[in-house]
Amino acid sequence: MIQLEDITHHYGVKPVLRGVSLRIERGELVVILGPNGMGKTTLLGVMAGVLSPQRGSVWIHGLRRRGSAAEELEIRRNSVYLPDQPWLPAARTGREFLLAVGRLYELDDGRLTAHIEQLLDLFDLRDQGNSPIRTYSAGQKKKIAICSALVTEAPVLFLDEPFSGGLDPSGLLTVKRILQHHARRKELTIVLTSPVPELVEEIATRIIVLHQGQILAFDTLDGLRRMTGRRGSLGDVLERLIFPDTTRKLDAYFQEFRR
Ligand SMILES: Nc1ncnc2c1ncn2[C@@H]1O[C@H](COP(=O)(O)OP(=O)(O)OP(=O)(O)O)[C@@H](O)[C@H]1O
Repeated sequence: MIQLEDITHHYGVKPVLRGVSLRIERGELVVILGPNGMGKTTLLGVMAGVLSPQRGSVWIHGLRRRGSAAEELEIRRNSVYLPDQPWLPAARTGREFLLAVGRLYELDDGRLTAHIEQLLDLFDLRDQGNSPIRTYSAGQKKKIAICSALVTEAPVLFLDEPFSGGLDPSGLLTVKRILQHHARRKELTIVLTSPVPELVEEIATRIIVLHQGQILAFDTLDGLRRMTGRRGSLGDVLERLIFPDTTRKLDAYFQEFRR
């Protein structure tokens, strides 16, 4: 279980999260949605322990983030954080990188090597696997980064925009299916961010909608439909919740610049 209590985070004097409390159960796949700049990455970073909030506390499976050195180490052993654009070792090959990450998580070498081959195959990186990462395309870099999170077998995943960064349709589908598989079997607890509802509505067990530093809603898609009175896609529901002005602004634009 992941629990946030009264989290407030500022950059300088600018408040980004204001008194956020929430609870994510084991085995959930929760998506943080919201417009650009609303604090999705910040909220994920606080959960993942890469940002220290000015107020409040974060608990992961009963351990308090930064509660003590031992608690923090235990949390780190059992979770992985993948930033949107992670640092990658440019001079190392994909295989070397995945092996190094897996060893950090103290996985058995035989199991690790077999898993690496499966992941490289799934993401069409088998041929590329022995080349230095600096030779990879943007989409291939995104894929190897996602493989590096999956190879850890950590029970808690924090993924910032795993569907961005030029993934091709096969890559998008692979990431979706892998995450969905884990969510269905309730093996992993996954929290991810995305600005694009269409990509995540199929896989999210619950959705956090952030707006102006606070949680506007945290529910299943059906729950959000009930809340807004809309029956359509997550995109329709979100339009009602956080983009009510978009249609009006578009109408005004077309009215003004009609040809
Ligand atoms: N290091 C920083 N210093 C100052 N302000 C920051 C910093 N990082 C983020 N911000 C500000 O905090 C707010 C929230 O940023 P954040 O990256 O969490 O939003 P987001 O919802 O993930 O956005 P996007 O969808 O564009 O990735 C933004 O207004 C941003 O300008």
